[in-house]
Amino acid sequence: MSTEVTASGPGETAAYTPGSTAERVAGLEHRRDQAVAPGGPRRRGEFSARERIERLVDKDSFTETGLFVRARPAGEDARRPYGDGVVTGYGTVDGRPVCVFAQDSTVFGGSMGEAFGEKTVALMDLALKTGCPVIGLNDSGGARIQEGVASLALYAELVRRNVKASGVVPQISVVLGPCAGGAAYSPAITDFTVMVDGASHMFVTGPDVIEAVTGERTTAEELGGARTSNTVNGNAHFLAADEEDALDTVRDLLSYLPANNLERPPEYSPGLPPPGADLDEVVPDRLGEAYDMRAILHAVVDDGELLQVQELFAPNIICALARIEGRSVGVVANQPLHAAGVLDIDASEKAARFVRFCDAFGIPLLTFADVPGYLSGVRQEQAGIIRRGAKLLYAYAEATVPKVTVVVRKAYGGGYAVMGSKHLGADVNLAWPTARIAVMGAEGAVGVLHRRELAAADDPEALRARLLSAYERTHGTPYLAAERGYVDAVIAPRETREQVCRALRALRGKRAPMPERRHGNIPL
Ligand SMILES: CCC(=O)SCCNC(=O)CCNC(=O)[C@H](O)C(C)(C)COP(=O)(O)OP(=O)(O)OC[C@H]1O[C@@H](n2cnc3c(N)ncnc32)[C@H](O)[C@@H]1OP(=O)(O)O
Repeated sequence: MSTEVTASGPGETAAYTPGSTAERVAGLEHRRDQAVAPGGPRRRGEFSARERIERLVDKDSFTETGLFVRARPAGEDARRPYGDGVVTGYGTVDGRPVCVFAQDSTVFGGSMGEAFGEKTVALMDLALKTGCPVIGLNDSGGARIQEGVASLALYAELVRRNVKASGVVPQISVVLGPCAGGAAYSPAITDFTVMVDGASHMFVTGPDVIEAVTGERTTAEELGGARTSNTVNGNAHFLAADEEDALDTVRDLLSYLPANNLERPPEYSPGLPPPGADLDEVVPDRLGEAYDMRAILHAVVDDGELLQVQELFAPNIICALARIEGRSVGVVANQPLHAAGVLDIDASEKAARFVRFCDAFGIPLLTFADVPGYLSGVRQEQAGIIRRGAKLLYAYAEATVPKVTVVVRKAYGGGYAVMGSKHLGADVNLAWPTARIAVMGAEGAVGVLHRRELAAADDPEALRARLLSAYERTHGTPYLAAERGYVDAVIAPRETREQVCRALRALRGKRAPMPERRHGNIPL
C-alpha cells in the first residue's frame, strides 16, 4: 500500500506517491530541491545563506542539519517553507570542526520563528556537546511578528545557550544585513562581532520606530551601521570591506583560538619577528612625545602579525591576537599615539572584555604599558570611570593564564597597577630602562609636594627645574620597582622578544587555582 504525500507550501506544486525505492529516492531529491530553493529575491550583490556558509567552511565539508524542518502555521500566514529561514549545520575551517548557522533573509526577512529558533538552539547544543566554535551569520528582521510569543521564547532560549556557551566554546557573530530587535542581543553576548561596511546594521529599534517614539530622525547607518558599531559604541569588533572579507576575518580569528576551553589554541611553526626594527630607538627622548606602540608589537610577535580586536574603538588601547613561537597570545598595550595612551572608560571596558576572553580560553596575556593613568575629568567621573574602569582591574586580577608585562615608558598611578602589574598577579614583569614607574609624572608630583617652597622661592623656575630633575632621577626610572621585585628584570629594548619567549616558555605549565565560588561579581 502506498501513502500519498502532498507538499503544501507555496511553490510546492508536485504531489507524489512514494512506492518503490526509486520513487522514494526521487521524492527525497524533489524535497531537497524545494528546501534549498530561495525564498525570494536577495538584496543586490549578496550571497545566499548557503553560499555564505560554503565560503566560510572548508570545501565540501558542510553538513546541513534540519533541512526539512518547516515553519509552523502562524495565524493567517499559510506559508511553511522548509528550513524556516535558517541554514544550520557543521563543517570544518582549516580542518577544525565548527558549527554554523546562516539566517536567510529571503524567508520571512530572516526573522526568527519557532522552528527557526529550535534549529538554532539545537545547533548551539551540538556545539556545546562537541566542544566546537559556533559561527552565526546574521541577517534578520528580529522576532517573527506573526509567530508572536513563540518567537520571543526562542530568542530567550538562544540567549540562554549563548550564556551557557560563553567561555566554553568561542562564539563569533557575523552581521551581513539587518540585525534588528531581539536578533541583536545574541551577537552582543557572543565573543566577537564582524560587520560589513555599508551593508550591516544592528539596532534594537530602527529609524522609523525611533522617529515615531522620540521624534528623532536618523538613518540605519548612523544608528547602527558597521562604522557606528565599530567606532562609536563598540558593539562590533571587526569592520570588513565586504562579505568575503568578513568571512576571511572569521577564519583568521579561528586560527588563534582553541576549539573550547579545555583545549589549547592551535600551534604553528614558530615565526620570526620582521628584521630591521631597532627597539632601542623607538622611545623618544622627550617624555611628552608620542610614538606608535605597534612598532614595538610588530617587532616582538611572530612575523610581525597582529589581529587587532576593536581596532577602531578606543584606539588609546590596543587589544590584539598574535603568536609568540607559534603559540597564541593576547596582547594588550597602551597606544601613546591616541590620547597619550590614557585609560578612559571605553579603553578600560574594551581591554577588560578582551582580557576575560583570553583568560577563558587559556590564551596567555602579554601587556605593554605606557600609561599616564586613568583619565580624569567631570565627564569621565560622571559617566562612571570608577565602576567601569574597575572592570579592567577585575579582569587582570581574575585572569589565571600566564601573564607577562613589559613596562615601556610611563606606568603612573592606577595605570601602573592595572596594566598587568605583579600585584594583580602577573608572572613575569619586565621594564625597559626608559620606564618611569611612579605615582604620577614629575610636573604633577613637584606641584603637589613643593607648592609652598615654590611660592616662596626667589627663583621659582630654577627651583622647579632642580626639583623636577631630582624627582626624575629617583622616581622616573624602573629601579625603585626593581629593588622591590615588582619588576623581575630591567632589559634593553632589543632583548624584549627573547625575554618574552623565555617567560612564556617557562609559564607553559602554569597552574593557578582560584577559590571555589558560584561566580565573581565583576562591576557591570
Ligand atoms: C525580540 C523582539 C524583537 O525582535 S522586536 C523587532 C521586530 N523586528 C523589527 O522591528 C524589524 C522589522 N523589519 C524591518 O524593519 C525590515 O523588514 C528590515 C529587517 C530592516 C529589512 O528591510 P528590507 O530589506 O527592506 O526588507 P522588507 O522590509 O521588504 O522585508 C522582507 C520580507 O521580510 C518580512 N519581514 C521582515 N521583518 C519581519 C519580521 N520581524 N517578522 C516577519 N516578517 C518580517 C517582510 O514582511 C517582507 O516580507 P514579504 O517579502 O513582503 O512577504
